[in-house]
Amino acid sequence: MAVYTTVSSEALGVFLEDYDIGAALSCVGIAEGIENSNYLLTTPLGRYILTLYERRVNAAELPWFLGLMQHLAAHGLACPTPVIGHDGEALRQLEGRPAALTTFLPGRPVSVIDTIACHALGAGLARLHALGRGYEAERPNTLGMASWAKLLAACGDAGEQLRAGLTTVVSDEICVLVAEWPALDRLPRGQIHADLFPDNAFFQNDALSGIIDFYFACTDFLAYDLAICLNAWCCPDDARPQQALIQAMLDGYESVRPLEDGEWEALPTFCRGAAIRFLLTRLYDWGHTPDGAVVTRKDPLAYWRRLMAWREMAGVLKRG
Ligand SMILES: Nc1ncnc2c1ncn2[C@@H]1O[C@H](COP(=O)(O)OP(=O)(O)O)[C@@H](O)[C@H]1O
Ligand SMILES: N[C@@H](CCOP(=O)(O)O)C(=O)O
Repeated sequence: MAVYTTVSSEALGVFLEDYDIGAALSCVGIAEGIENSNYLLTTPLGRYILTLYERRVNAAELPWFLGLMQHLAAHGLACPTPVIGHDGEALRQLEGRPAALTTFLPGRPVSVIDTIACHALGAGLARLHALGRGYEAERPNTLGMASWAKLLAACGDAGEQLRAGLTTVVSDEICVLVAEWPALDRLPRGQIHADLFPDNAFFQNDALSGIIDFYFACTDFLAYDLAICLNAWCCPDDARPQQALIQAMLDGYESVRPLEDGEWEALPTFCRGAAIRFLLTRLYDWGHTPDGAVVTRKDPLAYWRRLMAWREMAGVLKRG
């Protein structure tokens, strides 16, 4: 559960005076999530998500994230829409933190990841990439390849405590990836979600009904976003990457936006890179989660196993 900041009913009452949605009937901390404090707020007008921004989110970048959600929603993507207050702003302060209200999306994450879900997710990701094209402002990927060596150093000996030799292997792999990573102008770039894990995709009746949690979104290679999803959806934590799930996601993606030759060539590199990126943030969190935070830490070694698997299984990423 992620609730880092408690919201008093007095502070919430004052906060809601800036909107036209009525007073709170209830405001309940949400069990899922890891980065921010989220509450399900119910007022006479309906349900909303109240988010207090906590950890890796840089407050100065919040207008970019909220603007992206607004743009995608306005162009037909089912994603949270920021609620605008009387002053025309979506972003304000609550309990000393930056905070915003967004619309509530119906649906639930899938309980079993199958080829239907992977195909739908692939197609949804490609749609997001296509719709993001009209949002011009760029946000560099602050957790991109250039950040990984520093992040590994910041993890200290957390890696060694989990698995002897991990730090050296990861450090060597980062050097290989830096050498292999495509130049910026070689492949299609645009707005990417960058954290489209199964918990951030809602489904209803086997169809993708919504995408949430845009707070790692940034401007980067589109195929790298696909690699993040291949890691998160097609590789069970306790098993090797699943060919059928991978194929379904790639087919779904290409049903909306066919990949270029260069993107196919880069995909094995991007899959190893995506494994490193989530291994590193999980490792960092392993040693740096604040005392008293109500949050479930995620297993860094699940991404170590993906990294090892991609090193052996690049062949499953070839064009079918
Ligand atoms: N717009 C939304 N509609 C419905 N539920 C939401 C919405 N946004 C967040 N949630 C709920 O809150 C949980 C945590 O949100 P998330 O954005 O993933 O948090 P974090 O940024 O902390 O990881 C989600 O798993 C979901 O249950
Ligand atoms: N998806 C990341 C952690 C970020 O958590 P989320 O709740 O914002 O998706 C991971 O699994 O490491």
